[in-house]
Amino acid sequence: MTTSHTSDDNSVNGTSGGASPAAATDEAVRAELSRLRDSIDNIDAAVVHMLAERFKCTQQVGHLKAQHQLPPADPTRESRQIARLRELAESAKLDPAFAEKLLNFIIAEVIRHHEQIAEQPLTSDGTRPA
Ligand SMILES: C=C(O[C@@H]1C=C(C(=O)O)C=C[C@H]1O)C(=O)O
Repeated sequence: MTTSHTSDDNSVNGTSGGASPAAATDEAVRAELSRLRDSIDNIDAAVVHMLAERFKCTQQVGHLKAQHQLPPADPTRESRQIARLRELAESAKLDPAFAEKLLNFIIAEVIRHHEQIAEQPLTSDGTRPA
């Protein structure tokens, strides 16, 4: 869809006096955009909080693995997670390829953390620094 604003149409920058139908439309568009962006900001905040919680769990897994000499990555577990996430994405009408890429991106970061944890020397009580 295209909108045709002529060069003397000042409705977008709010200098038309506010009474014209175009100004009313612009105001409605601005309000809708603002409402949607508020929701996007809330969702982004939720994503950040969920990711932070996930990384808290994976850090604990990293310490457990290092303590018991288990490898940082577990490709069998990853395959199951990817299959599950792809199914969830399909039912949620989210592109499964995107869901897979996102999970792989997150897992790669987790594995990097696990490698770092395993490289840290043990402290006197047999643990590694957080
Ligand atoms: C967290 C783990 O370590 C790695 C990271 C995973 C993840 O982020 O979900 C999954 C498998 C492992 O490659 C685990 O083994 O559970």
